[in-house]
Amino acid sequence: MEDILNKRVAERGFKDKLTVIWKDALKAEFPQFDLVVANIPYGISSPLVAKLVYGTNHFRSATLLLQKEFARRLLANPGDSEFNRLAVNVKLVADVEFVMDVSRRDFVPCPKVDSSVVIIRPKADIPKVNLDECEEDDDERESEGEDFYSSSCSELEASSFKEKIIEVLKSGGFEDKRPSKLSHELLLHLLSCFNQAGIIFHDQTEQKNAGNAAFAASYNS
Ligand SMILES: C[S@@+](CC[C@H](N)C(=O)[O-])C[C@H]1O[C@@H](n2cnc3c(N)ncnc32)[C@H](O)[C@@H]1O
Repeated sequence: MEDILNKRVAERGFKDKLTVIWKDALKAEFPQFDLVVANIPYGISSPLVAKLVYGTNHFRSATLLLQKEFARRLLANPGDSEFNRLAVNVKLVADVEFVMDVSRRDFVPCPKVDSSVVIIRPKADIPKVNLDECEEDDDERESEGEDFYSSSCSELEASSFKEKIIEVLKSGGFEDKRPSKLSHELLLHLLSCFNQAGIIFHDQTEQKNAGNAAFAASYNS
């Protein structure tokens, strides 16, 4: 791949303009960049998109070929069956535009899944929230959540935290609302209600590693 790329660029007289960085895209520190055009491995879609949109680079756009189902989740709106935390977190800081579907039959050899091209453009105005509270990999949290919750707090602490959560939901008028149907504005309002009640959704991993008593969120009573 690298050889072919170098050859093509050299043939067109742009050899001096290309630098190939041969590193794990999830671990490498990206240099300053303006545009991303990538056919990424679908297995790292979630952490890579999170790295792009929550990273420090102020890029213009990322045109990505993604697994079709993943692209649908990024494009989903409140109330859609695909709408989930990933869509909320990405759309909070970026606009996602659908470009086209690409059939699995367009590849040789034919993969098991269909694909879609989307363009992700970071928003100029980011809501004034602590973004650490939004940035978290879906799969990581889903797989860790249960163990973490049960291993790091007593039943009494868990029950008092649950009561606090219910109190915040009731006072904000969110008791009967389903998260998957909430707009960004309402989700941000809910986040600010939690924050005002002293519930901050961050540092989960650090607290876990430090062995502190903590919940899915930290709560200062
Ligand atoms: C879907 S293929 C695309 C290949 C090529 N860009 C193209 O369009 O034909 C994804 C490529 O990413 C590479 N890859 C897998 N995991 C990676 C990672 N963590 N960081 C960077 N590249 C990775 C794979 O080896 C594979 O070559």
